[in-house]
Amino acid sequence: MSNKERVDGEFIKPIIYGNRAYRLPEKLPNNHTHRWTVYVRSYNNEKLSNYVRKVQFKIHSDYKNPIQVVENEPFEITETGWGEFHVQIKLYFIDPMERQVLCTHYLVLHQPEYSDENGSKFVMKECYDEIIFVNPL
Ligand SMILES: O=C(Nc1ccc(C(=O)N2CC(c3nccs3)C2)s1)[C@@H]1CCCN1
Repeated sequence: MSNKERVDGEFIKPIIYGNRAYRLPEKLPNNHTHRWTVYVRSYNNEKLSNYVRKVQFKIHSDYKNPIQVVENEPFEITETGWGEFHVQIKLYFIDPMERQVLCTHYLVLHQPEYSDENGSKFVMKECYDEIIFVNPL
């Protein structure tokens, strides 16, 4: 149990969660056409791991490891696939009194499309949200 004193007040932690996807140069033998990364990160420069203990990603049950837990930054998972589906992202906090936060993200592979600094095309979809801590540690 933490011996830290709690701080009175409300503290807002802005986060971003979403995915990036890249079309594979060639379809894989298992018909996978894209490589994608699903992630959750801080909206500002604060380290998410200052208050997040681990993140659980739940992807489609067809995957060999449909539930993946990440305990260190970056809080992300990367897989290959051929389609779009809902991903469940559950944040667990260092403060044992804090309940988990559940985010749901619809994985995108086809749009909206962007170009990176090398001119490579990728697809990205992100969502902004805020975690509000009341009288945190
Ligand atoms: O696409 C969709 N659902 C999908 C579920 C799983 C997908 C996928 O990409 N993969 C499963 C994984 C494996 N392949 C081989 C062994 S496990 C690669 S796609 C729906 C259908 C209509 C709209 N979206």
